[in-house]
Amino acid sequence: MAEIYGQPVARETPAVHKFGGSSLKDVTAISSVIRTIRSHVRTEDVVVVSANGGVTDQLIQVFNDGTHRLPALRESVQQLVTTVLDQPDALLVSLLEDLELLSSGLSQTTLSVHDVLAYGELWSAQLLSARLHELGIPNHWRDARDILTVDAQNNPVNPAKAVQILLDSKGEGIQILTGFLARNEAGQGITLGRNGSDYSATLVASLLRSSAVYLWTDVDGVYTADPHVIPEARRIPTLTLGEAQALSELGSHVLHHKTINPLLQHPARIIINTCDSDTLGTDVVEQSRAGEGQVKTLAHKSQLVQLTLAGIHELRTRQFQAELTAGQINQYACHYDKTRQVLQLCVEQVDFFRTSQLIRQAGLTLVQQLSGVSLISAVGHNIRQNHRVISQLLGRTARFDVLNIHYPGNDHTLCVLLADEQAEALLADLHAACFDLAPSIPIVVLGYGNIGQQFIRILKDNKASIEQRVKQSLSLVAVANSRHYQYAGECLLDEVIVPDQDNTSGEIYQRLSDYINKPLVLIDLTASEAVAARYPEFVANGWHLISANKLVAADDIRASHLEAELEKQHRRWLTNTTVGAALPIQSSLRKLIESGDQVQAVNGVFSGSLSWIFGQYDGQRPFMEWVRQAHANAYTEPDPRDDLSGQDVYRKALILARQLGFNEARVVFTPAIPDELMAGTLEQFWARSAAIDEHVAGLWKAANEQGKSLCYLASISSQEINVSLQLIDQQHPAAGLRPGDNIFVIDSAWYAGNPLVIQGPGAGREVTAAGVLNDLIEVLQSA
Ligand SMILES: Nc1ncnc2c1ncn2[C@@H]1O[C@H](COP(=O)(O)OP(=O)(O)O)[C@@H](O)[C@H]1O
Ligand SMILES: N[C@@H](CC(=O)OP(=O)(O)O)C(=O)O
Repeated sequence: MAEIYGQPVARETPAVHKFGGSSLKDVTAISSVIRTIRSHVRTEDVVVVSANGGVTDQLIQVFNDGTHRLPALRESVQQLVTTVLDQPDALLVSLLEDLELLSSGLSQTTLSVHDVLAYGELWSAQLLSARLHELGIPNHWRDARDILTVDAQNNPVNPAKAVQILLDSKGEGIQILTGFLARNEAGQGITLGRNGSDYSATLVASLLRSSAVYLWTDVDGVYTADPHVIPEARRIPTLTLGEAQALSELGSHVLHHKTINPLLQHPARIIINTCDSDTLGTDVVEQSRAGEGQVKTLAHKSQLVQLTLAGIHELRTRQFQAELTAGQINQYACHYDKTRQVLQLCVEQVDFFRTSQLIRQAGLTLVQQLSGVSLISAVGHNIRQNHRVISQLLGRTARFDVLNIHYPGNDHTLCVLLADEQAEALLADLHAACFDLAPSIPIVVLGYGNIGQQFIRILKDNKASIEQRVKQSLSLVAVANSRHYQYAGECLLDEVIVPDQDNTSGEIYQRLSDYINKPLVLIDLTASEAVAARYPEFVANGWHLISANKLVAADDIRASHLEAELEKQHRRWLTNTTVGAALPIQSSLRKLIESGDQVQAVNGVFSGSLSWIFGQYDGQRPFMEWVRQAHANAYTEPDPRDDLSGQDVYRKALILARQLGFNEARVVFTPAIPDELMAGTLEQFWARSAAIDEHVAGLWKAANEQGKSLCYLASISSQEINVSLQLIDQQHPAAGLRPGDNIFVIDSAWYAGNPLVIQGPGAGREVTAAGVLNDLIEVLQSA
């Protein structure tokens, strides 16, 4: 059993779910919250609630303007209670008592602003709790001021006690906790700053060492900008903790100012979503390589006041900022100029009055105040290290009257300060520059094995940079293997990919019938004849093809028919990974031919597995032990005879010969191991190991006596395609090859006597997937 502050907890710790004011604003929203609680919240979890939408604002008006504002507040809360509850009477009675207390407390000025605002969360928690009871869902609500005490920096005081209280109530159903509320060290009730319930949620999560915090709100995730301001904004599937923290520090509503801080020590996933969503929302993860150096989102904060304080020492600066934090006053774009002893910072207009009081109390000199200021910020992992992105962003600001460019102390943010009136125009302009990409033509991946999964991982991890490169947003609509498929009209790269729809009768093709006569890129990462047989149909549908599957590319008749149809349809067929994985063989040959060179011959080692086996074999350890090792390490096909037969090399040789127009060449093809030694079942083949060892040892001995070594070579010229095991001397370019590598030696008119050599790993899922990506980029750029 794990422990937190000496308290035993189950290994799977409670999750925290926070429902914001917007999710609790009316009866419809509350019904969605209840559905979400039923589907996502476990009994041991904690639910943190904000005040029902709009109630905190009304309470602020009551506090500022006086009790004549109370009837309107009573009216709206009563109406909510009566529409939500089947039996509202008990709650209505206690609501009226609270309003009485509020009224008399305000008249006698015995209530602080915190005491007044607290009613919002207290009513909201009681309302949700009562409704859940009506529906038979065990729960109990609690006032967070009885649990959470924080210091002036909002850090928890006596966390062990808080945990004890939280864990002691386990077993009494779901705990519903008022967000936004806590107590200070003097025991007074306080509120945690506007929108502070996000912070309550992460604070509780860090105390309970939760592994997940769900922030349920009115948007299904963090978008590339506030979607209510920029309608074109798109949801971002993942943010790193660093990006989320940078965003929250900018005062974005979607992640409150202090939200991330508690999780820096005890990281937990944060999932931002809306109730009843059919997307996965945004997942804040500790780390991710996705989109490194690219702008992920733009934050926008308006109605700020920029303050300039002069003659202030560095230490005094820190004290003053701590005083602002203790007063729940958020600060933005803070900059201290040591040499001039000037502090510049922005606060929200609503906090200006209290800030100027603190400035006066501290005896500081305010030399300038500028109101109506907006802060527009670009956020993305390490964008500040990407000079191209930074200069692009700065370039876009040239048309605007920028007050300041601000570089916060993290590498993930760049901020621009300018007048409120210009802010939305700059935001829209930056958004267009960073994210306005038309969707690519739909992409379909057939084959979800080793290479398919790796290919999709690369697409996911590098989505932002690929999109910037092709100037389109990637639109992967379907993934399938022979048994299952997954399809989405939207891009699957933003979702978890789990093909689970039945595809045993090729249902995916039915699904894709909507795309007939529309452009689409179909990527065949199978080795399947069933897929190859459909190539003519794919092309007739007007689709581009990318094949790692060699079956059609190596068959001159099928390939020629296909090419004729491709030409008619103006579609592309790229097969670069059928030979040498990501090594640029076919593209180099194409470029040589296109630029007028005459390629006379291509020789070399075209098989990674045979290169590895013959490269390791030294005449000492039996040959079949190397075969077994290669097989165990997945360097060979599941049946190693598919490699040893030389079929794979032969197909690659045919593909290159076709490309070079060597159609009349005679063919000499000898398997690496004679057919008779490989006949029968796989077991019979393994059982014949001794005979195979003896055969290869004999060849090796003969080679060794001549100072040569064994190498399974392919040579292609206009006269002959030769694929066979050969003896090569030490001068041969393949002699020093690293086991596993491929080598392609290209003789041409321009490279006569000093051939062009392309060498490197020619197999493996990483390089093959990277090669497929190259093909995809080429198709997308030309489509
Ligand atoms: N980048 C962004 N992505 C999504 N929403 C954003 C973004 N920036 C600002 N917002 C705003 O945040 C709002 C959600 O925050 P808020 O209203 O405080 O919700 P809650 O009441 O649930 O706490 C959204 O309605 C949206 O207008
Ligand atoms: N009710 C408080 C606290 C809060 O977090 O609200 P919300 O989750 O609706 O942003 C406010 O309005 O400031």
